[in-house]
Amino acid sequence: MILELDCGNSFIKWRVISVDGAQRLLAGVVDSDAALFESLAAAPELRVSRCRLVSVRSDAETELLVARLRESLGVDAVCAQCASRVGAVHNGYEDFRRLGLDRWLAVLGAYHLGQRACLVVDLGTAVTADFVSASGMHLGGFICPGLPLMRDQLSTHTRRIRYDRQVALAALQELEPGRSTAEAVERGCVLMLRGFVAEQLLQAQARFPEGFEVFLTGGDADLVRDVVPGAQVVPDLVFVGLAIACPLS
Ligand SMILES: Nc1ncnc2c1ncn2[C@@H]1O[C@H](COP(=O)(O)OP(=O)(O)OP(=O)(O)O)[C@@H](O)[C@H]1O
Ligand SMILES: CC(C)(CO)[C@@H](O)C(=O)NCCC(=O)O
Ligand SMILES: [K+]
Repeated sequence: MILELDCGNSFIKWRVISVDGAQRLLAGVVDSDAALFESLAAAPELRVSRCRLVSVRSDAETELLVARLRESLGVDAVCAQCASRVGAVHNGYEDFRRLGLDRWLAVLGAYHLGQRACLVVDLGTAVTADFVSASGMHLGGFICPGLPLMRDQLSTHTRRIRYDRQVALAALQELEPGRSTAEAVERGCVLMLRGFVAEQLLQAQARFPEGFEVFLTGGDADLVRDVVPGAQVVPDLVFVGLAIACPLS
C-alpha cells in the first residue's frame, strides 16, 4: 500500500491507495503530525510499504515528518521536488523553485486529466489560480488569502467582529445581505472568493479562446463551484499530480 500526504499550511490531507493506484483504501484530513500518526495507528490493517508526500511547509518541518514516518512506519517518504518541466508541462515561474509545490502538482494533475488548456483554482488556507496553455506552458497565476485567513484578519484587526463557529456555518446557507455580524462576514468573504473565481474565468476566456478546462480543488471548492458551471471539482487533484511527479516503480 502507498501512503500519500499533502501537507498544507493548516491541514494534512492523507490517503492510502493500493500499490497499483487503482483503489483508494482510506483517507482523512488532520490538523497536525500527531493527529496523522493517531489516525494511522487506528488502522492497523494498513500495510504501508511506500510513501510519497508534498509539503508547502518549511524544510525543517517536512524533514521532521519524514523522520517520524521512517521511525513509525519504516518507510522512506519520497518528497515531491520542484522542477522546470515534467513531461509536456513547463513551470512558468522566473525561478521554478519558488512556485508552491501544491500548485505545481495541481497543474500537473489538471493537465494530465484535461489534456488541453486549463485554469486551476485551489481554495485552501490561501487561494491560488494557475493557467496552463494547450501545449502545457504554465503561464503563472495568482495568490490571495483564503476564507480562513480573511475571517481571521477581520476578527484580529477589529474590536467588534466576533461570533461563534457554529453560527458561521449556518450563515452560509444562503448569500443574501447579512443581517448579523456572522452572516455579513461569512457571506462577504465567500463573495470575495466567488468574485475572484469569476475574474479568473474571464481571464481564462480571454487567454484561451480555443477553449479550456476548469479544475477546482481545496477544502473550500464547493463554495464556488456554481460560479463556473462546467468546472470539474477534483478534491484529489494534488494527489493526481503527486503520482506523476513521484512515480514509485
Ligand atoms: N474536512 C475538512 N477538514 C478541514 N477543512 C475543511 C474540511 N472540509 C472543508 N474544509 C475547508 O477547507 C479549508 C482548508 O482547505 P484545505 O484543506 O484545502 O487547505 P489547507 O491545508 O488549510 O491549506 P493549503 O493546502 O492551501 O495550504 C478550510 O477553510 C475549511 O473551511
Ligand atoms: C500559496 C500557497 C501557500 C498555497 O498553498 C503555496 O503554494 C506556497 O507556499 N507557495 C509559495 C509561493 C508561490 O507559489 O509563489
Ligand atoms: K493546498
